[in-house]
Amino acid sequence: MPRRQHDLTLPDLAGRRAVVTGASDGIGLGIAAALAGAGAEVVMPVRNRTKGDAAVARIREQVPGARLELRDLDLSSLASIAALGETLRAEGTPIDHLVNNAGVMHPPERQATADGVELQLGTNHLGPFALTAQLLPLLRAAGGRVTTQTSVAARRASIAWDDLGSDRSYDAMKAYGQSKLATGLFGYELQRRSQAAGWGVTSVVSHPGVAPTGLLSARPEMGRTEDTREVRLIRWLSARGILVGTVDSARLPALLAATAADATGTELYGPQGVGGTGGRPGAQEPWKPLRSTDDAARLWEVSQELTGVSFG
Ligand SMILES: NC(=O)c1ccc[n+]([C@@H]2O[C@H](COP(=O)([O-])OP(=O)(O)OC[C@H]3O[C@@H](n4cnc5c(N)ncnc54)[C@H](O)[C@@H]3O)[C@@H](O)[C@H]2O)c1
Repeated sequence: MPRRQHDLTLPDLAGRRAVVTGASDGIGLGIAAALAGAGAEVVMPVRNRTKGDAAVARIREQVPGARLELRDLDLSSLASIAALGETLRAEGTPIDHLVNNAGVMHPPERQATADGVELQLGTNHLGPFALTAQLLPLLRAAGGRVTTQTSVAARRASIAWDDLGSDRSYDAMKAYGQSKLATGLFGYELQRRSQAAGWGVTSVVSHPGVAPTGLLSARPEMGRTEDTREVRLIRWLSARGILVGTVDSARLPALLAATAADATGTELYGPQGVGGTGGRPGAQEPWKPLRSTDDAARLWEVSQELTGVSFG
């Protein structure tokens, strides 16, 4: 049976400025291309300029004349995040959309960020947390929207308050689930704090379902010499239109979250098929672990301590 194609018509984004992390690959590349196609100027902060240049060329093939800007960013380094924040604040252009999309998954052995934090917690949660704080004045100036990508892995995850950084014991899957739960909790807490303080910024949470990106592929820097069994299975299912999405469809929930006029910041955008792993994008009630306001408030304080940033 041919796969059912899902698509989205975005509003006209001419005159808007968007920042999309992880835009050199996978889902983020698709998000950046779609926002540029709708007329937005897209800032693409990347770790690797060669990959960034290739991504820009790919987007310009689809969107001739796309307004794209490469910047340097390593989300596993607070110094790199601060440097990007300082540069963009000095330039002063308001930011309408920040899409916190970049992420890493399952280094088989525990790895740490430049700041000594477990890599997945650091890159997937503390990095976007610090980046959002750095860009808050520009987001406030635009009345902008922050979209943060969580994962189906957050659905059954919990926060290990007594071993947040997996210092005592490391389980790659648990640490990933925790990091994606943390970033989702951050997205909802940001919405509550913005509303309470009158920042005028909307924070919306999305998840892409499951799609065969490079997240689980061979990556020497992640200690993986070959594609994992999971990514081979996801590729197989995706090619046959079974259960999971495609790299193309997986970008749609974040795009909907970033642009829907009726988004309130309390819902979870994701694919609405069986198990939430594929299907048409839409909004639903957040999974239970994402609804804990106690965990979200506690994590906010811990994240401020660990990153040294303040939302002012
Ligand atoms: N693919 C899936 O099935 C799936 C499922 C659930 C959630 N997600 C989430 O979707 C998001 C996008 O992932 P993807 O599937 O496109 O994976 P991907 O590996 O194709 O892309 C991840 C991107 O993040 C960037 N990145 C990683 N570490 C970084 C760092 N330290 N600094 C800056 N950029 C960094 C990478 O360079 C890459 O561009 C991630 O947050 C991931 O957790 C993906």
